[in-house]
Amino acid sequence: MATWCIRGQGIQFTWPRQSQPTIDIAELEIKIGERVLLRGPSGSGKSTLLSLLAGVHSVQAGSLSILDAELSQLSQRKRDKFRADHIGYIFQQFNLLPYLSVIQNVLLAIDFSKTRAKRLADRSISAQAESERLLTRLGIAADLWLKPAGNLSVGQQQRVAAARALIGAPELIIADEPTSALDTDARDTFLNLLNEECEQQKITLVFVTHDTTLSHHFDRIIQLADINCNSKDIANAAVESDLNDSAAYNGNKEA
Ligand SMILES: Nc1ncnc2c1ncn2[C@@H]1O[C@H](COP(=O)(O)OP(=O)(O)OP(=O)(O)O)[C@@H](O)[C@H]1O
Repeated sequence: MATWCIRGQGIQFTWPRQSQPTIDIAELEIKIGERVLLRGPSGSGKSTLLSLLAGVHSVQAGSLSILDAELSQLSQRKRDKFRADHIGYIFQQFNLLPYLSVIQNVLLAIDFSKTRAKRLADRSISAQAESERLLTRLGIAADLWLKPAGNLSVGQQQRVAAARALIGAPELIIADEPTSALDTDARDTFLNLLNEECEQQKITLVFVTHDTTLSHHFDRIIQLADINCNSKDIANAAVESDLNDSAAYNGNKEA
């Protein structure tokens, strides 16, 4: 049986009009079922790396395989299908369709993937029942299920996005700052539930947050600067550019 959920070697990715790669990682290995916290300063490339892991963008050099599928060898259409079948992605901006109901948003993940629908059918669970179970577990009360998702608070929408990511037990969950709108207690509850679901279904979790109080929820912390050759330079450049902007701003104010 395969041990690795994610295996990358010599991964490089450069955004257009950048002089150096945003991502330049010699080796990245994450085991099946491992729960990993990815950390690094603003601008160091965390979201970019997640977009490569999710197959939203493709590596420009090196190899990156998820569950033994080499993503760089798949067309964009096949990467999209692979993501729908095997990856639950919780974005910073959660990407719910605001005019669809809460429950319809969760069911979308099943509508887009026969593989995820089959996983539920194999366990004789209806998609509707599983949506309701996950929403309840994540603290979204039944009186909200038929409301348009856009009517919910940001913190509630983040939890709906988590239910959508989890339904049909994809092998990998990728989460980019999914708790930013939750208070400290709600973050811990959210992480406990996410971890329980991941453990029961043997889901691998790669999670980005700036919140240092959440570290104990994870098996391993990866500091992006430790593995990404350019992280430090990029983050420093971002800070310097902020300082220059603010110096220019103060200069203008004083002029
Ligand atoms: N869509 C894009 N087009 C061009 N360059 C981009 C794009 N997205 C990110 N970058 C570049 O990549 C660098 C890393 O950005 P990224 O969003 O991956 O960092 P991050 O570590 O996730 O930051 P944060 O913690 O602030 O979300 C940025 O400094 C930016 O220059």
